[in-house]
Amino acid sequence: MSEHSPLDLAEGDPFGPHNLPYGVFSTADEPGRRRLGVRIGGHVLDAGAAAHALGSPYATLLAQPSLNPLLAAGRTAWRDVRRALTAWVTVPAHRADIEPLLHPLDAVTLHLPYEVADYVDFYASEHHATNVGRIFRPDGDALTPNWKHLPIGYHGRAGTVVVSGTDVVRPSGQRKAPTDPAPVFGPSIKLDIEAEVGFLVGTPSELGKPVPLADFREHVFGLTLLNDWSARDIQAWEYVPLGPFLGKSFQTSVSAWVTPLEALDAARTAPPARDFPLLPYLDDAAEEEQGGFDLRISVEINGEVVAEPPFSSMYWTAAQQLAHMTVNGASLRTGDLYGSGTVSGPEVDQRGSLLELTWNGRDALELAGGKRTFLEDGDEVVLTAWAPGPDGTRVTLGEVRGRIVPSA
Ligand SMILES: O=C(O)/C=C/C(=O)CC(=O)CC(=O)O
Ligand SMILES: [Ca+2]
Ligand SMILES: [Mg+2]
Repeated sequence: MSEHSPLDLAEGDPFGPHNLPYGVFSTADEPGRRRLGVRIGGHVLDAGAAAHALGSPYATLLAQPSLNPLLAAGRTAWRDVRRALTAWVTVPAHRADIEPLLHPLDAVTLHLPYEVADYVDFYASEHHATNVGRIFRPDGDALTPNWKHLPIGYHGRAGTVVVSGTDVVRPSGQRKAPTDPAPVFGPSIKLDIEAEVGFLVGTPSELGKPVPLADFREHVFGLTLLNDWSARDIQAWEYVPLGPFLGKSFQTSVSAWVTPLEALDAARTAPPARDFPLLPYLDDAAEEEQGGFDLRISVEINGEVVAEPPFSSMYWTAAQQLAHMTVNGASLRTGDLYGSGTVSGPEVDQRGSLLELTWNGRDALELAGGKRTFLEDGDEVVLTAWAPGPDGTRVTLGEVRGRIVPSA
């Protein structure tokens, strides 16, 4: 009998067989060979090699340098592959085949696991939208008249979505405070975070055919933590009247791990009660009963927790966002990624951006490393999250990490 196996996990390991997020890794001896992996405990299983060793019909789908072929394969394949993976890491008879294909996490490099097609970002937290409205538009109503009738969003820049661990170069741009006589150019002095959850589309849809609410699980493969880095000074000057542009397009960081929707069945929850009736394409009883996710996010700056935003407080659900995004006939592509919008809860320490936590720089945070209003060069931000899993377990999402480096 072998001594301690990496498959013998501690009771309650949040990366147990109930979780099994997907990623793409390479090893030091073959840095150019990217492989699909599945996280189990503190290890990554080489999914393609495991499928090959066990004669799985999914060997070709899994022996890939990216998650995209599996994303495109559709929901039946997603379910079958997950079942197979669960068996491979739990059935004792497979251990001899599987154990040599496990790589310790600290011995691999993780890559962006999918090719991002289109990137959209929503604005679904009532608390965030209310706070931002008060800060940016103090003379108007905090929420715009459309806010509770449709999930507001904008198209972002797919090519600048990067994997966790990638440094963030402080962006430069135009800014003009209301009191400045003219705009100035330079490195942003209000660099911020936005704690979000990203939803990853697998199955494409046809141009001209809206995706109904009930088809969410046919199209969305899984979710991932996302940090929508935002330069508030650039944003405040440029956004009228077309919305976010260069203040947000310089970089968006996502976790190296994609958690399949099936791992989060026990975390489904009802979104907040509706203040207005929804139009039929956004209204569905099942959605109102369990369209949300009970994900508890944590935001750390330089190792200190500065906020714990609750995803369960989001007004719009991911299925409503998908239905809205396609109701005009716009089609989905494999690899489309959409952000939930900044997650902020009702309490001050539940706000998912420094803009809100410091009220646009008015109230500095007192951190161990000194006061902070916005991010300074060298600061490192880490988003983590967990959700209730089956039978009292926890499902932890892969972290998203980024360090600010000086302007180029
Ligand atoms: O209200 C505005 O003018 C701007 C809002 C944002 O910065 C938010 C955004 O990116 C969407 C979100 O993350 O909720
Ligand atoms: Ca955002
Ligand atoms: Mg961004």
